[in-house]
Amino acid sequence: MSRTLPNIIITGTPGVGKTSHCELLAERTGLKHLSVNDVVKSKECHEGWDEEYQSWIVDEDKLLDAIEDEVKQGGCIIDWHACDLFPKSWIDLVVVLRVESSVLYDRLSERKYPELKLQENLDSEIMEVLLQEARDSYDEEIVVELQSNNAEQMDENRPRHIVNFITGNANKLGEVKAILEPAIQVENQALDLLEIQGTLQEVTLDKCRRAADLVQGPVLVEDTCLCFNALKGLPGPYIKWFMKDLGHEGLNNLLAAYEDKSAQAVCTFGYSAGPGHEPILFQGITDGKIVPARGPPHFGWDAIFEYEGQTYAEMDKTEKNKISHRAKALAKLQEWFSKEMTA
Ligand SMILES: O=c1nc[nH]c2c1ncn2[C@H]1C[C@H](O)[C@@H](COP(=O)(O)OP(=O)(O)OP(=O)(O)O)O1
Ligand SMILES: [Mg+2]
Repeated sequence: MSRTLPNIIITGTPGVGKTSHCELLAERTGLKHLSVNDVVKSKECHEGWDEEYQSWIVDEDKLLDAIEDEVKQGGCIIDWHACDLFPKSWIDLVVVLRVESSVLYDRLSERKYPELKLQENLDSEIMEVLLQEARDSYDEEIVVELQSNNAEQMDENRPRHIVNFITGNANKLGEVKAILEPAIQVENQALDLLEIQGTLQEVTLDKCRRAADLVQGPVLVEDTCLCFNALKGLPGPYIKWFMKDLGHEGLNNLLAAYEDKSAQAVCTFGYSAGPGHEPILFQGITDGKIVPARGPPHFGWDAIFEYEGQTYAEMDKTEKNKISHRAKALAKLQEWFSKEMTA
């Protein structure tokens, strides 16, 4: 039987944080946490209780029989302080958690480990016994060593998406990072992408395909439009050139003959999994109106786009990032990514 979901072993000396990592990973990925400890107890895969070590003497054959069907279906996160007993063909990734000995000493003392057991586990961690066992039993490409001394390191180890946001606009990049991180890590390549003429969708679709071909990998791109309702949506995707040539005042003058100053800020993100993968679009729209410039002129047309009494430029960054066209589009993107993660 071939599995469609991976099996992952989270291993390491007792006290390194296997169970916390497994629970976090299970929650974030939808894979199931298979606690070998629980199986040993509930299915009696042991030859009794060792008084000196205060632990079950595991019958490995019984244990493998007990979990075989479940593991062969895939999607298991195996939580156990040994890894060499599982057949190579069952396993796709082996994570060995590591801690410094002083941290391990404190954790095991707190668990009231008997002195002998505590000392043996400390030695085992110092001698990298589990890491060696993992490297001896599995191909080196699937063995990963992660540090697990504190909450920050645990957080570093969490599963997450990374996107490569292709943009030459530092302000955009700043906003995208502020909104997506730390849930999604944002990398950046500043490439100058040719932009075609067309509808908002067409511009982003083409930009996204082009970017994926250029970097030969997964990419995120974005195109921003500013659409004046009185002008039936213009300048739209051509706002950049209007901004450059006319400036804030010129853009206001465009609407001088019209009563209707309303405008839509439209942000369209395109994500492609790589060359040949059709981009997926995420669009966000914020309604506002065009006003004479107020606030710092640092980012494009922020100073002339008013939303509920304030221009984007007058708002705190965090405030803009709650209601902006970009934030709305990114909320859709995040929802899609979190579904992907658990699919
Ligand atoms: O939230 C915004 N607030 C104010 N102005 C903004 C905003 N977002 C984009 N803008 C400006 C930048 C550019 O003048 C035009 C969009 O053109 P657009 O092609 O999407 O941006 P770009 O060429 O600077 O960067 P990219 O390398 O991602 O194509 O509107
Ligand atoms: Mg551009």
